[in-house]
Amino acid sequence: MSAQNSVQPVIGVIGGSGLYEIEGLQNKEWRVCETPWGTPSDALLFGTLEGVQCVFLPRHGRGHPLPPSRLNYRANIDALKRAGVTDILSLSAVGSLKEELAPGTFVIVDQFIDQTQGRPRTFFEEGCVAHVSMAEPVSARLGKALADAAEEEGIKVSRGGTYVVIEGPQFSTRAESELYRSWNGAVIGMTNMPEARLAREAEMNYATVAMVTDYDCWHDSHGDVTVDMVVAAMKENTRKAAALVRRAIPRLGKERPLDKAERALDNAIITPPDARRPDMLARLDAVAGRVLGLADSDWGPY
Ligand SMILES: CSC[C@H]1O[C@H](OP(=O)(O)O)[C@H](O)[C@@H]1O
Ligand SMILES: Nc1ncnc2[nH]cnc12
Repeated sequence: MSAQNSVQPVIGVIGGSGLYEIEGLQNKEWRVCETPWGTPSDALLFGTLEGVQCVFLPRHGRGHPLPPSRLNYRANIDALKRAGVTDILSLSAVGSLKEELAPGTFVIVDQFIDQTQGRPRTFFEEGCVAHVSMAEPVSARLGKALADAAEEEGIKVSRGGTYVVIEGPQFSTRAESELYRSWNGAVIGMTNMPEARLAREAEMNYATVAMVTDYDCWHDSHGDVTVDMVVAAMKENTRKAAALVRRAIPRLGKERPLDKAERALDNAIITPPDARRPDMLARLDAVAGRVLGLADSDWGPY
């Protein structure tokens, strides 16, 4: 494999509700970082797992001080990119929109319906406009590795399913929950968009393990979702997620050919070079350094 067409993966893990640290990491070090887009949710935890470089970020910060609408998704993704991450494993608590997806099931999501409002959702603003494909928002390779690892751990897993992303922080009304069910949504949560969009713009592979904690509010014989319900379910889900991640990461850490998502910006930027704003290009140094010819600049691991 030539150096240009292959990559030595660095695995990023974004931990959601109930997941504020990753177990089993060696050579651990929390490092505070800043980005041109602001401050990420927390410091990044660097470490290795069976020799594979990993970077962990607690999505809501340790102690869960940050609500879904106030997360700086751009800073989070930029920080992971700057840290050298190639593949993002997103771990999320979700409600179930289908009878067969009972609490405790892990859904390896393959599509999203984005119902969020007003969250900054792109790195490419005035001065450098880009349009990337979101047709396949999730890496099939990562998804398969996660699903295989889950099955080997004896976790009930569903391969594929659509995650409906609501703005929150309130849970849905019953009418909304029924609407999302009629759209064939599998699970519901508040965080994976614009996270997945931004990962694509930053040319990183992305996959989600959606851990079912409740039946939202549509099910006749299950109570309407509460935080207590989610926290109680996440106690057990956290143990299973840690085992899954420990099994999947060593397999994902081997040198491999570049994926399509890692070339997402080829042919995506429509603003010609002479019309691009220098201040915008400066902010894009990590995210788009490869296509902007900035890859040799001084950005890199913290
Ligand atoms: C505490 S329940 C609602 C909260 O949990 C999920 O977050 P995450 O995806 O980070 O696990 C959901 O999206 C809400 O943000
Ligand atoms: N029912 C639900 N709706 C939105 N986010 C959730 N996170 C966990 N359960 C959820």
